[in-house]
Amino acid sequence: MPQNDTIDFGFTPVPRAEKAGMVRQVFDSVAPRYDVMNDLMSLGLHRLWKRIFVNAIGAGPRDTLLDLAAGTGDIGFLAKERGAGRVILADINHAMLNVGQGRALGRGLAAGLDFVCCDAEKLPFPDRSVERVSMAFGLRNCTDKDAVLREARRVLRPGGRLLVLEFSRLQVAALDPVYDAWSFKALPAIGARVAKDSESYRYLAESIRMMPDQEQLAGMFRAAGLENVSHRNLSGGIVAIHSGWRL
Ligand SMILES: C[S@@+](CC[C@H](N)C(=O)[O-])C[C@H]1O[C@@H](n2cnc3c(N)ncnc32)[C@H](O)[C@@H]1O
Repeated sequence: MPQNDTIDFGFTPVPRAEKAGMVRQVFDSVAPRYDVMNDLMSLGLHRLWKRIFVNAIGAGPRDTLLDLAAGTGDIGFLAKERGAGRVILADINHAMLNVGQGRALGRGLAAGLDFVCCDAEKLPFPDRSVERVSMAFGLRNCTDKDAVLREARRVLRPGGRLLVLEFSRLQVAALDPVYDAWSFKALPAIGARVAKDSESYRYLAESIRMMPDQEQLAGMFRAAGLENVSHRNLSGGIVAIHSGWRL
C-alpha cells in the first residue's frame, strides 16, 4: 500500500479512510466512563488545564464560541458559566454528545448551548461566523489535522481566535521514563479495570506520543493562515495551549 494511503492510529499505520471509524469506535466505547476516566488518568489535572484554557479563550457575552471535539461538554460548560454568549458544542460522535446533553441538563445549562454532530475537518458553518474556536484534546484524533486548522480559520471572523489544548512534549527529558510507565502501563490497566476496555486507552496513550510537538503544531497553525501564533506549556509540557488569530 502506498505510504500516502496510511495514517497512524496510535502506533499502528492504518488505511487513511479507516481512521475516523476506528476513532469513533474508541469514543463509543469510552463515552459512558469518559469523565471518571479523565479524573483518574490525569489525577484530576485535566480540570485545572481546562480552567486555564477557558480563561485563555476569553469568550464574552457578545461572542459565539465554537468548541470542536466538544465530547461531553467540559469546555463549553465552563465557557458558558464564565459568561460566553452562544456556545456551539460540535463533535463527530453521538455517544459523547448524548452524555454531554445529559450533563448540561443536570447543570441547568441547556439554554444557550447548541449541540451539533459534525466532522471538524468539514464544518457545516458559514465563513467568518464565530469569534472564537476552541478544541481540547481532539486534534490528535483527527485524520487530517491541517484541514481542521484551515476550517477553524475559515469560520472565524476577522479578529477571531483559535485555541487548541492538546497533549504535547515534556520539557524535562529526565521525566520521560515515569511518563512512559504511566502512559503505557498504568493507563491501559486503569482502562481495563474501570472502563473494561484497555485497548481504547492504549490507543489514547499512543496517540499522545504521535501528536506533533509544540513547534510543529505552531508551524501547522501558520501554514493554515493563522497569525500571531503562540503557545504556552502547562505542567512542564504534558499539555500545551496553542493560539492563533485570523486577522
Ligand atoms: C478526548 S475527547 C475530548 C473531549 C473534550 N473536548 C474534553 O476535553 O473533555 C476527543 C473528542 O474528539 C472527538 N473527535 C474525534 N475526531 C473528530 C472529528 N474529526 N471531528 C469532531 N470531533 C472529533 C471524539 O468524538 C471525542 O469526543
